[in-house]
Amino acid sequence: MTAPKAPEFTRGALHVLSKPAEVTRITRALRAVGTKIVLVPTMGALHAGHRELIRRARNIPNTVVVTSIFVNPLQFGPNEDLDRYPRQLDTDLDACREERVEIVFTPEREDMYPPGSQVTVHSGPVGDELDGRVRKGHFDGVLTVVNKLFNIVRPDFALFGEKDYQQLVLIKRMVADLDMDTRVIGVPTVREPDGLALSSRNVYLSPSERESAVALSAALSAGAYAGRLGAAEVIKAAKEVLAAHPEVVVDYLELRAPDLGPAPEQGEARLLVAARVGTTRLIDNTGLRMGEPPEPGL
Ligand SMILES: Nc1ncnc2c1ncn2[C@@H]1O[C@H](COP(=O)(O)OP(=O)(O)OP(=O)(O)O)[C@@H](O)[C@H]1O
Ligand SMILES: CC(C)(CO)[C@@H](O)C(=O)[O-]
Ligand code: BAL
Repeated sequence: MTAPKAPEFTRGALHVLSKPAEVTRITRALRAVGTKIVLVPTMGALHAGHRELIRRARNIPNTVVVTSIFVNPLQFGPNEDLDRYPRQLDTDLDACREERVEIVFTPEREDMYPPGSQVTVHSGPVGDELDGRVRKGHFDGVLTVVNKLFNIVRPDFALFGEKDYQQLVLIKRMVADLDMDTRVIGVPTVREPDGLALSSRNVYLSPSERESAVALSAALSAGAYAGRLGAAEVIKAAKEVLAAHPEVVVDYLELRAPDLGPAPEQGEARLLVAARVGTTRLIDNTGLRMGEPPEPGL
């Protein structure tokens, strides 16, 4: 039997690959000639937030950008939106071409989880808090697929959005705890002009829900502004904004340290919110400084 022919790789062209072994072989060959590999994992339905990740990936010198598009079933609970999650591969490939991505990895479910696969990553205590309290097992699913993607692609760098802040913290934790050889880079959240964080799930919102959804980012801004007054004032200010939108059903509003430990009284902190607007669940967060005295002269 003759071995399957190796797919050609042409610098500057878009290669759409679905088989993990093909991706591993090409990225290994590129690394062997000194090229760095940058991975941008996504679930598709690409928007300006994803494009920002890709642009930052491309700006790292001497790299080939790999974007993965895979709606990972392992991170969806039984009552979540796995079946109706937006899928638009052709449009996504156009976006990747425009952003000069060179490899798009689009595996099928069976490529990632062939029959018999059963070992997963456990995300630890932080994975059971915040979003993990509502989405049981979600972060085990995220870390398992990210671990697999890292093993397939062996990226030197991987970029993730701060919009999914708990996910970013847990991926950094996994890389440190499991001695993985990839540098994880967080990218600030890209927003609509009114503050709403871009998210693939925003397409689910009706026009009136879209108006209500701005309450999340508005609450975070109000909370961040109150940082120097202390934790209680941060939460109070954010809650006041949310209370004006009873149609926005809050899952959690929490002030934490940047590593998601207990909130500090001074210095950097993170304010995180999750809420349902109609049937759509949205998340958002912001960095803030706690307990800073007012600037001199103010
Ligand atoms: N507004 C945004 N700004 C920056 N990065 C983002 C933004 N939205 C998503 N990302 C990042 O893009 C990557 C892929 O995310 P994903 O494909 O799940 O998109 P999403 O818009 O977050 O979708 P969902 O609506 O399902 O949460 C993640 O690292 C995520 O944090
Ligand atoms: C990181 C990720 C691609 C893993 O499926 C997903 O959780 C996402 O899109 O944020
Ligand atoms: N953007 C995080 C992926 C998820 O919500 O499942």
